[in-house]
Amino acid sequence: MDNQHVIEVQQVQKRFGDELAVADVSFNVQAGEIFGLLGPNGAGKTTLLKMMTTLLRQDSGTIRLNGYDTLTQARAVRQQFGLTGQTATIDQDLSARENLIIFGRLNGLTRNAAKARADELLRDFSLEHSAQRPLSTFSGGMRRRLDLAVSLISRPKILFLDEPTTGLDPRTRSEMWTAIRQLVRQGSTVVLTTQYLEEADQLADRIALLDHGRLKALGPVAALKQQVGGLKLQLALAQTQATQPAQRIMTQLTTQPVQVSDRTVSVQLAADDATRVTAQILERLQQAQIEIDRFALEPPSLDDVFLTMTVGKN
Ligand SMILES: Nc1ncnc2c1ncn2[C@@H]1O[C@H](COP(=O)(O)OP(=O)(O)OP(=O)(O)O)[C@@H](O)[C@H]1O
Repeated sequence: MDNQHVIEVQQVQKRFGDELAVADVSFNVQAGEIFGLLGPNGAGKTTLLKMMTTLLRQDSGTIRLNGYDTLTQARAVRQQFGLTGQTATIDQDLSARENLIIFGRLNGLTRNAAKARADELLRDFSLEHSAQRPLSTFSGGMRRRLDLAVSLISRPKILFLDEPTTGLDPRTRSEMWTAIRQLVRQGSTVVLTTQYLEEADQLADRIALLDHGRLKALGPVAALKQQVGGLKLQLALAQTQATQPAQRIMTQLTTQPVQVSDRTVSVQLAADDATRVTAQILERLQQAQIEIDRFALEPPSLDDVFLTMTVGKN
């Protein structure tokens, strides 16, 4: 095994009846990175995650975690990772601390070691003030932080996070991001599935983009954006009634479709031509006395990557 690769996925395939859920997927995850698994609904993310965590067996191909094979060394593989998902299997009537202690005991810690680990985790996840409250009184965000804490009891080096922030409000989501970044600073490697492109953009060092079971793109977020290429010109107009004449002018000067949303008119421009075309557009809009409130010329977003590279289920 290459020491830098804590996870190796090689030509993995999984079929359900006639449906190829994961088709010939290969990638490596490096030590200490946050790796994002992205794709539209039904792309194969969960299936892949289940195979990586020994919950499902692939039809062909190999997956190794820290060098251990998921098919032939499943027990050893299970000792390498923690897994947290959208649904927790924790006792509602017990306190956060009691829950953590129970999970510590289940993970083979002595009573004292389990208590010490519980207190440590409660502190790390800013839950010490709620430690004695029953879980039934916890907010969604507190539950999610506790789930994450539970998955870290045995100090796994690899952590799988399956949609860790689904359903959380923006503030709690950003608290989770901070907690995840902290884990990586402490030496964990994180594999993350998410529906939120912004989350992947914020957190992931590299991304695997799946669609219909196939790997459509793999690499650092910035490189994928570059692959889509071009720059997006966005103009927020002062008046709504100006959007149609602005759209007409922009359509005459560009090759890509001009999009209108509310008072904003936008169009994708070729990178090497963007400045010249933007200057032309601004000049023509000024001649037509169309007033502009705000203006931006930006590289593609991860949304643009996602929409360009995937089709989704239809
Ligand atoms: N146990 C199963 N039996 C039959 N088909 C399945 C099974 N599990 C998944 N599939 C199919 O495999 C494909 C991939 O599903 P998977 O759940 O891995 O996608 P996903 O990317 O996780 O989607 P989502 O974002 O909706 O969770 C889908 O077409 C799904 O219907």
